[in-house]
Amino acid sequence: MEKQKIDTNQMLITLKKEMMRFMLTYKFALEEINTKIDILTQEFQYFHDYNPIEHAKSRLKSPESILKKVERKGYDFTLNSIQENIRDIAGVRITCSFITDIYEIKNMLAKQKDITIIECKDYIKDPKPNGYQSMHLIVQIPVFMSDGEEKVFVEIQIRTIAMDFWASLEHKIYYKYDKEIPEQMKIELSEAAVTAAQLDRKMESIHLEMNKLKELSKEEGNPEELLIQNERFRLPAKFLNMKKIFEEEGT
Ligand SMILES: Nc1nc2c(ncn2[C@@H]2O[C@H](COP(=O)(O)OP(=O)(O)OP(=O)(O)O)[C@@H](O)[C@H]2O)c(=O)[nH]1
Ligand SMILES: Nc1ncnc2c1ncn2[C@@H]1O[C@H](COP(=O)(O)OP(=O)(O)OP(=O)(O)O)[C@@H](O)[C@H]1O
Repeated sequence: MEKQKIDTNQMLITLKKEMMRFMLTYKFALEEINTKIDILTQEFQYFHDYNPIEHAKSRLKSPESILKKVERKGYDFTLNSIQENIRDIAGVRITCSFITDIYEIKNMLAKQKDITIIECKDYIKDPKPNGYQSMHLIVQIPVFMSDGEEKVFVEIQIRTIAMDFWASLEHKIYYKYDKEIPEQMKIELSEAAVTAAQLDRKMESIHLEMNKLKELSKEEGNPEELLIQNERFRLPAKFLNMKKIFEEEGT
């Protein structure tokens, strides 16, 4: 009887250690990816006049959420099966200003030697039926533990501020209505997604014009003067230098 109790205790200690090690690998993988994002952000801040990364948020999936997903998807309740099938235990969400930033960030990550892109879902080119847009990457990254190397999956979601705004609200509504959104609200959400996509395209075109203007100003002189003189740049000029335009127009 006493021996059986010791065996059970031993088993529980081993199980606890395995679970700890399992979750720690994801924590470390997340830290590695966060460091990479932080390096890119700082590098852009110091050496470029524009930073494509607005902000990044990471999360470790909770054990409850992992187990719910395993049950929902009908996977085996073993660590091996969870490791292979649940690929978003470590997740990062990167928010940027423009759609082109999303592809640029994806390319910058793909170029890093220790990152392997396992899967790429482009919900910007092909939005979900409800209107959801984002770029989803499942990457694999090596984590070096004292007893060897582990290849760990991390989910990276990259989206614009407008896409993030839409997704956050949709997520709240989804849970508020217990995953059964009323039909009329679904239609409105889908229309809002189209509006958000239009806003993204509009902001992108303004951004492009601004870049062209910057190039022109390098060749032709004072950027502020160019803004005011050139009709093509009237809109960005208004954003950049309202005061001057008001003065010019005598308002
Ligand atoms: N708000 C919102 N978030 C979404 C939606 N679709 C996907 N996501 C987010 O993206 C994650 C993964 O989505 P997908 O890459 O499409 O994966 P999936 O195969 O549909 O779902 P899983 O297998 O459950 O991860 C989800 O866990 C959410 O965080 C959506 O319609 N609305
Ligand atoms: N890759 C990610 N990066 C950052 N946050 C995320 C990521 N994926 C989900 N989240 C957020 O983490 C929180 C907890 O999500 P949780 O892991 O429970 O479910 P989920 O990943 O959204 O859905 P599912 O379990 O169906 O895959 C939610 O607010 C969700 O929006």
